[in-house]
Amino acid sequence: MDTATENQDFDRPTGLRLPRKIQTLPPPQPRSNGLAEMTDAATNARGAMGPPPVPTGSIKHKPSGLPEPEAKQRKTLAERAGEPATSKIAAPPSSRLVNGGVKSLAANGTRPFSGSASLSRVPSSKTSKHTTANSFGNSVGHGGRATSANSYGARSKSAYGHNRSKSHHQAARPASAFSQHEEDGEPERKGVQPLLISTNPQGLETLRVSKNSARAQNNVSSNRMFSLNVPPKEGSQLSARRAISSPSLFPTTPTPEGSADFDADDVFESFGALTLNAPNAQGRASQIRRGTSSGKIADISFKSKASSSLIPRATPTRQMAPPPSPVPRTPTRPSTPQVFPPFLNRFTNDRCPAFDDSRVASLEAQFETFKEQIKDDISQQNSLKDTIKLYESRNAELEATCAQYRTLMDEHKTELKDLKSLLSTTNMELESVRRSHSFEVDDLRRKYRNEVEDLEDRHRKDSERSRRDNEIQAGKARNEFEAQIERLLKVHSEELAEMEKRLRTELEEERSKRLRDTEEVQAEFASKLRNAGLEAATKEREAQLLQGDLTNVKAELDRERTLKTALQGQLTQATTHNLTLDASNKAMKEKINFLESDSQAQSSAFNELHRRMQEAIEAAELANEKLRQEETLRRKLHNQVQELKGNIRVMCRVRPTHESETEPAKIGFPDNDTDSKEVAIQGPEKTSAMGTNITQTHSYAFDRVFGPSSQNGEVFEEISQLVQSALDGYNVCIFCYGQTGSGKTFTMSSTDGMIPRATAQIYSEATRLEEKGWQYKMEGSFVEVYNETYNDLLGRSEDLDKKKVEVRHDPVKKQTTLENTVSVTLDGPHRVEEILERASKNRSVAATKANMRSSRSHSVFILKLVGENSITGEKSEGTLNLVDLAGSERLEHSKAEGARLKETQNINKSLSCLGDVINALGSAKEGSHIPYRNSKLTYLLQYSLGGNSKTLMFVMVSPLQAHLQETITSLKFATKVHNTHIGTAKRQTKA
Ligand SMILES: Nc1ncnc2c1ncn2[C@@H]1O[C@H](COP(=O)(O)OP(=O)(O)OP(=O)(O)O)[C@@H](O)[C@H]1O
Repeated sequence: MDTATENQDFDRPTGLRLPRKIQTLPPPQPRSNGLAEMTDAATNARGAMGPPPVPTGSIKHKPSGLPEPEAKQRKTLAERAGEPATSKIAAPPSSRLVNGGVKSLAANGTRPFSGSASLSRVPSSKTSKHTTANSFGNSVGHGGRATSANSYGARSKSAYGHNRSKSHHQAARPASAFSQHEEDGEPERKGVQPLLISTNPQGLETLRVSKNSARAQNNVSSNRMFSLNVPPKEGSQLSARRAISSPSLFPTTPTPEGSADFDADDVFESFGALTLNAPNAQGRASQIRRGTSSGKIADISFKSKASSSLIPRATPTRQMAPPPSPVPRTPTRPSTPQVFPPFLNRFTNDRCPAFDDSRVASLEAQFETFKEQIKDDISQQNSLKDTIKLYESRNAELEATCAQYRTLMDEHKTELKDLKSLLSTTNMELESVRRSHSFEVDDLRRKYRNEVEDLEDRHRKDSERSRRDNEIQAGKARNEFEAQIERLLKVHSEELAEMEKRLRTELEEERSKRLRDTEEVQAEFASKLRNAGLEAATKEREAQLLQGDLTNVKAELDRERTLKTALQGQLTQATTHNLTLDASNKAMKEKINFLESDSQAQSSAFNELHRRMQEAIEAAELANEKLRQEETLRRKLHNQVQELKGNIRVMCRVRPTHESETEPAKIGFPDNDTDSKEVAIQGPEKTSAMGTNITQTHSYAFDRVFGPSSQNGEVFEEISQLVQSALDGYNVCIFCYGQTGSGKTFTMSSTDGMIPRATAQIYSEATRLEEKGWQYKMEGSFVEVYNETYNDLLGRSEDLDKKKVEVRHDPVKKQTTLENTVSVTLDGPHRVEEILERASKNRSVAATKANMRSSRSHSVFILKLVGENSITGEKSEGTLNLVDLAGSERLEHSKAEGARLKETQNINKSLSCLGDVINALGSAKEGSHIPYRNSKLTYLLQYSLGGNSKTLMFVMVSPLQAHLQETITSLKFATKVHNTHIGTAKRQTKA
């Protein structure tokens, strides 16, 4: 097959100027459509699979005008890499390039080029120089390469469509090169003769084939060399088909090296149908090994693979070309036309590459898969089409239905229009009917109104007539009635005048009678006042006498106290002495023990010491006895003092006004600067007999008067001696008397009141007396007298009005005992707080009109003090009664009713009984009757009032003007008590 036949399958662009030789060939046949499609399909398939495995490369021609220094440098590098300066793969003389003659190639693995392959022509006389070009054909020249590129660059560009003149191209090319091509019978191609050997972008190796060696075979004298960059691995199995790639990978213009008398066609001449055969290369092994890393000789051959693929491939005839004859190549070219691989297409000068069968196979397989997929897709498409058809038919049906509905809707619209017009007509008719009706109604109304007016006129006239008749009749009756009333009034006024006259007379009589009475009372009062004055003077004298006595007693007491102190000092001394003696006794005993054994003197000394000790003990006993006597004496004297003070004492306390209380009474304290004993109260305004307003100031004297600023501590100081008397074995009774709200409970039971303070004092005194041999047992009980019944305030609150408390008296022992009551042993002062708390809970408190917090019962705190002196054998039994009396206000004032009235009556009764008892005690002779039994309170306190006891009454005074009358009453009562002289108290002792 000649060249023209080879190229007939490929189109060329019209107007493209072909190389000289090709122009002579018959024009190429247009490519059939089927083939074009197939080619495209194959290209696409390859594109889809990614870059082909065949490495890409480019042939680079060393420019001849390389500067000398660079050429030298390259030479040095090549030598270092183990290459001869002119590395050649020389074909053996027997090897023929022409007609598929075997040409051995040795892979050179010393210089991998990344991403490119180059085919260089190195002048044998010069050092090899590599020029790199990228795979897209942009030539990157080094140094002087640019100068020589002028000759071949024009070719390169024309390969990509630039119109370059042949003359320019030819002018750039050395004439020898053209002549050589012509000699070889190669078809001359226009533009660049790109010669590309595809390589793997990575790890390239340079295969160099000496043009000279190839030429030598054909007796062509040439010192040029091809340089092929291929991957090391691929290089070892290099085959010719790898050295040719697709057109897109033919970007580099082959640049001539050396004399530039060589072009790409020369390479094709040498390699195009080249089959490298290992056996044939054996003879040149030594030469090849020099330029390769592996030393293997690649078998470069074009192999055809029968395939159903439509991808163009090398023509079998060419691939199956007979091996070249071993006849050495003569310098003259053979007459037989040389077989070249066909061009890839008409746009390129690239030869059709030999195809990789395995790749083709894989492509085929993929193609098959692809076909299968397409088949599947087609079947799917068909089914989808069916579905679409189905939907289309359904759509048509729906559209038909829609059209039906539209028609129906149009009909309905028409009907609706008709109905609307009918409705408007009916409405108009209705409106006209309504109007005619309203006219009729108006007529009827007018008619009715006229009738009503007529009727009203008629009625008015009738009523006018009847009213006039009535008025005439009423006038007559009224006149009669008035006359009758006048008569009656006359009679009544007469009666009234008579009655007034009579009453006036009576009133006059009454007034004169009252005046007489008043005068009498005033006279009596004046005489009483005189008597009282006299009495007061007597009392004062008595008091002065008593004061003198008291001073004497006090002096005596002071003396006794001094004596007592001295005795106590002696006692202490004696005790110390005693202790010293004890110590010395011990020492002596030891000494005796020591001395007893052998010394009579020691014995006598011991006796002496013993005697002295006995004496000391006796002295101590004496001192103790004296102390006890002193204590007894103290008690006696203390009692005498109390007796001198009076067995019944009265003290007055005026409470302060609260912030809410605005109208205070006029209360004065004349002797406030000394021991306050007097209180003066301005009485209410009175009209005298002469008709003038007078106010009297009432003065009251008591054992002690406490003003509003006084504190509970101050008050207690005055009564502490009485508490001591209770501890000494006397019955003591302390009352708080006064109207509701005057401060009784505050004085008696508040946290620092008399009860807690008395208990605390008793407890501490009892503790103190313990060292003098006294042991005290203290028992407290708290009872209430309410409505003349006893209640236990320390019992359970639910038993308050149910449990009957009995009071028993022992007339022999003069002792009172309570039954069914809880008594608490006072083993510490803290216990009294519990007692008070429990009692206040249980105590009946109810509101009255006089005071919302009025206490309506008498509460009695009874503290029994039983003492025993273990040394003297003395025993004492005293009782301290602390009594918070119920409010003393008068019945009229409290405005009590019902149950409250009964309570108040009972309270008043018991208080008046108390007054009676005190009065009887003061006035009666010994043994006469004392009305204790008249009330529950006096019965309970029987042995605490009277001769055997000491009594203290606090009269509590409210500072308010509103309570003035009550205050005066209370003070009068207290004065009465204060004036009572009760017989000498007797101590309850048991010898
Ligand atoms: N000396 C005082 N100092 C301060 N406040 C006092 C004094 N005396 C009484 N009060 C207060 O006056 C008010 C009435 O006192 P209290 O309840 O003691 O009167 P009362 O005579 O005991 O009344 P009742 O008979 O109703 O028990 C209380 O709020 C009390 O705190």
